[in-house]
Amino acid sequence: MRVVNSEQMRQIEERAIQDYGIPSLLLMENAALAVVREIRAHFAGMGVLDPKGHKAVILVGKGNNGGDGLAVARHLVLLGMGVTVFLFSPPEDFRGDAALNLRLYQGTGAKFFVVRGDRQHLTRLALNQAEVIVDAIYGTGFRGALPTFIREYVEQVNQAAAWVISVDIPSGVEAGSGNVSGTAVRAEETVTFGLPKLGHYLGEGPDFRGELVVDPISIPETYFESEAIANFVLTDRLVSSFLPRRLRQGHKGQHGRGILVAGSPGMSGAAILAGRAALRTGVGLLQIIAPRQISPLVDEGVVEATVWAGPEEEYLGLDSWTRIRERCQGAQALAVGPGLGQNPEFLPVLEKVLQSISLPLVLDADALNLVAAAPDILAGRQGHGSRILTPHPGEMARLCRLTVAEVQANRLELAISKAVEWEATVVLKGATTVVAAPDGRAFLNPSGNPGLGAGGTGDVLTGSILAWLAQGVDPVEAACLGVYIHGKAGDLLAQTYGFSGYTAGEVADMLPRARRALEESGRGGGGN
Ligand SMILES: NC(=O)C1=CN([C@@H]2O[C@H](COP(=O)(O)OP(=O)(O)OC[C@H]3O[C@@H](n4cnc5c(N)ncnc54)[C@H](O)[C@@H]3O)[C@@H](O)[C@H]2O)[C@@H](O)CC1
Ligand SMILES: [K+]
Repeated sequence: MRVVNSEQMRQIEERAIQDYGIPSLLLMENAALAVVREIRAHFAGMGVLDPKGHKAVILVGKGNNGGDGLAVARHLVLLGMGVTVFLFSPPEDFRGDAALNLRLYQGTGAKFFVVRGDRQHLTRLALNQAEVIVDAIYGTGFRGALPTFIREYVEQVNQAAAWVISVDIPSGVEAGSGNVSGTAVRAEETVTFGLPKLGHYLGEGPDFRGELVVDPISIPETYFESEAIANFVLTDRLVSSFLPRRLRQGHKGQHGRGILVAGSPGMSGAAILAGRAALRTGVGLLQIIAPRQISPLVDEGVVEATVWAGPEEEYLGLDSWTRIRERCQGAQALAVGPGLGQNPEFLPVLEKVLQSISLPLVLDADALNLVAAAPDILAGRQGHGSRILTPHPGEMARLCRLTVAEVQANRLELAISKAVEWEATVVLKGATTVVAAPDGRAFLNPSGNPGLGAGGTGDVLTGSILAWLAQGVDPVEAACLGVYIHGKAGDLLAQTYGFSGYTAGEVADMLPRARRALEESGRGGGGN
């Protein structure tokens, strides 16, 4: 599914209004009805089929987000609920569809209160009595920080016991970036319209939005398919379309041969985890090249793989080039980096790999740290295969000569610009991993949880991407498959363990189940 900023969403709405001829007031009504449906579903989930008499507070700003809120308020009044509306601007400031919805709301005979800084005790009482709070203060038109008196109010909302539902985006979250200055409404659920916004996935947005529901508000799907929108969010439907088909009579030679160059003393585990993940992702044959000292350990740790002891004792260096080149003959993909250590003598080998091996290549961990010392080697273009770089923010910072804070403040744009510059797929890891393609597209990954923030999970990801490449998947799609299924495996583990305490090895072992769930969801047409 595509994901947009405020301006892109506004253009889609404008086209729907102009070309399709749907009146903006109808879009607002549909938006409100989607929110009402979710509120009813929430009550139904608690066994309340008729919400009559139950209490709701609606927080209304003067823009169109507030207009949506007023339409919600009207419908809740018509359902017989006890509705209290707070306006954050005086009624005369409302314009257009929002002003019309204010009149329609007033037409029900229900009342509103204008919030001012000095009457907080009244609003606090209502907030404490509410079962549902509808947040329609700001939507996609919001930038910067909440005004002080609204911020104080929002802090009370966040302390109230009520179930909070945000209209389009939690007030205080910027739709284009997910930035939150100070605070924002913390919602249990957000109903967004048309397409999801970047701020639902980036920055602090995911911490505030709760569950995200996307409603098309009756805009036809073709309006969402604009080629000009190059950012996507990974969904079951999209990612399952990237899965390679397996022939019933397929044999190991047809399921790809992957080469993994990894490990050093004290870090044999990185090679083992990446190897295990490659096997759990279905690679037909796996060969691991590791330094001599640890190769018996790796051999034992990944019994299904063939392990080739590198010529060097502890850290792979210059002499390993011949072995790598040899092994790459007849292989379909190569991954270099997990637990490799940073022997400067390996840098010329990396350079040769980049210049003269034409297999799809994953560079991770210490391979990236070595490249960071000489980023120019990424520029050499002759005869290379497609490349995937999988930096975490620290590695990205070193590669780009930035601070980690600078990387984190600008994850999406940075990943895209570097993917274009390096002509490589960049997988910038973190909460909401970004997969950026050399053609400028980007894919945001919503799967996964904080439990994945533990040693070894990056090695698992590298092994998994290697295996998808070896099975012939296009590099950008291989990166998306790797990232999405890796996150899903973490989510399956979180069902048992919560958000900590499961290990990278368990993530690797959970990969097939996560993939199978994806296949089933893809077949059922579920997800979107
Ligand atoms: N355009 C359309 O056709 C539709 C829009 N819809 C709703 O309209 C919303 C967008 O409406 P608007 O563009 O009116 O924007 P908002 O309703 O988000 O409000 C923007 C208002 O807040 C002000 N503002 C922005 N940042 C501020 C800050 N830091 N401090 C104080 N004031 C600030 C702006 O100057 C503007 O007056 C969407 O989020 C959605 O809820 C829906 O009704 C569906 C249809
Ligand atoms: K909102």
